[in-house]
Amino acid sequence: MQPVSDGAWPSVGRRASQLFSPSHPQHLRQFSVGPARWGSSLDRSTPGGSCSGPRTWRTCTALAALAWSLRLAVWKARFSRFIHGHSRKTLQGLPEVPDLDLNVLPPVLPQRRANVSVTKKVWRKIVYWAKVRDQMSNRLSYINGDFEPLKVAILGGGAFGTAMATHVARKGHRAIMLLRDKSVCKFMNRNHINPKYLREFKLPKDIYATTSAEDALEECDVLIHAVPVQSSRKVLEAIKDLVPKDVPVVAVSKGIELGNKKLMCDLIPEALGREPQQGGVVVVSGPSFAQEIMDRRPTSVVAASKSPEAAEKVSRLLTSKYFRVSMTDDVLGVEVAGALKNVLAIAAGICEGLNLGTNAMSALVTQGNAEIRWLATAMGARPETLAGLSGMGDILLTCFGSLSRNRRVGVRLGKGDPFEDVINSKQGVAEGVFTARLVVELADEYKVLLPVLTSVARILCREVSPKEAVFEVLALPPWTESA
Ligand SMILES: NC(=O)c1ccc[n+]([C@@H]2O[C@H](COP(=O)([O-])OP(=O)(O)OC[C@H]3O[C@@H](n4cnc5c(N)ncnc54)[C@H](O)[C@@H]3O)[C@@H](O)[C@H]2O)c1
Ligand SMILES: O=P(O)(O)OC[C@H](O)CO
Repeated sequence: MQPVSDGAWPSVGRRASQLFSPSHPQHLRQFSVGPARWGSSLDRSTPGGSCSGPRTWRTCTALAALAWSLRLAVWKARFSRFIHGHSRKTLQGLPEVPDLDLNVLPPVLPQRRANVSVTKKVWRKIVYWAKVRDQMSNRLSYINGDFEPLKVAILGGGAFGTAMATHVARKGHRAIMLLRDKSVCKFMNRNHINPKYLREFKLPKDIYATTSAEDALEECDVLIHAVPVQSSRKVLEAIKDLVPKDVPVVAVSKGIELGNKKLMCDLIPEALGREPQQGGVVVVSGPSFAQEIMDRRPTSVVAASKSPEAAEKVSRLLTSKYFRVSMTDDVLGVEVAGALKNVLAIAAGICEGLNLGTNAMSALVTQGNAEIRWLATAMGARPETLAGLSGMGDILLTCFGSLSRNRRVGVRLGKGDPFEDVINSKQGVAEGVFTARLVVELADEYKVLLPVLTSVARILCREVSPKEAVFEVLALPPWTESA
């Protein structure tokens, strides 16, 4: 190996080989910048400040390397302290994020520290976003009971009216249920149980039931309308002079009025004699079985209104630890989705009753979902609304959830129960039975082809049996996925 000559800068390769060549320590001291600088500390341990001889050189190199690694370790620790301190400062005041139990992750995931820190980091971002969002909207204050109690009147003493009354009363508001039957009111006020619906649940003592519209509506802050769609106009017209003009009306009924094909957002202002634009209607929809609300199971809905103030008021009223309320202004999309999913739930029930299997059920719900989207968007709904809680969310709930009354109607039809018995069943309203007829008219009006939803209407009109309808739909040519 050639020694490096004084004054000439060696190539990296050569210099490296010389660095580790014990036979040329002098050359190394001359050319390598590193050891000369490390010398300050090394010199103290080497008498005379120089390393001479191959063994001494090896010791020098080892000590120098040790010193470097110590220095690197210190820098690494400082850097890590800086990063952690910084992120702690950014997330100051946030609740501590619990460590994830890696054992619950799929075994294919390597249990490496790097993964843990990424999950922690990403979750912290979510927590940070949530905190900023909560502060902006002041949401936590109305979850934690920091609000003025409101007087909330509820129309309709069925399953959903009872669930809504219970929910707002649990939050600390005054809930007044306006019912038709004096004996039911008496029973409810005395025993805190609705004798007709959801009898297994004890109601909060703050719920008061009355047949007096004056008592219920006088100075109420919010009116919740939970009467089946086909009875809604009559009920609202009867009380229109008693409903304060600026009070938001929460519509939870899901359907379309027979005859003039009105949605609740149009029907309510008309029946109350309000201007359509200042109707103050907030449509609350989404996957929400009354029974599960009573059970305090987590529920997410969407509040749709053209009035942001009304939507905000209703969102504050209903939001709780286990009840989430999103907001949108696509009232039409939310209403059409909520009404049409009831028809699809009947189809899903028929599929179940005929025992067609999970393959068929999944294909049916997929097709029905597309048909709802086609019609709703043709009517002016936004596609993203159909993918949201009032669309896909409620379709999943009612097509697969055994608590759905629309689905139960379908199951019984599929099983071959006598038609009249099924339709006249007193097990709560199945809005889809009425909406099915209107869907066909709407499909005709908006020029969309809806094979599954039309078949439900044909079964309900007794044009075909459930089995015939299934084979008719299966015989249709396949439709393109992109449509
Ligand atoms: N039950 C649920 O899980 C649920 C969930 C979300 C939305 N909804 C919707 O809420 C609406 C009501 O459903 P529900 O489950 O409470 O129905 P329900 O069958 O349990 O009760 C209907 C109530 O309306 C009352 N009613 C009917 N006609 C009336 C009239 N002419 N005057 C006064 N009251 C009348 C009945 O007495 C009964 O109290 C429906 O449109 C439904 O789609 C229900
Ligand atoms: O019982 P159903 O079929 O009326 O469905 C109830 C609600 O619409 C669920 O969100």
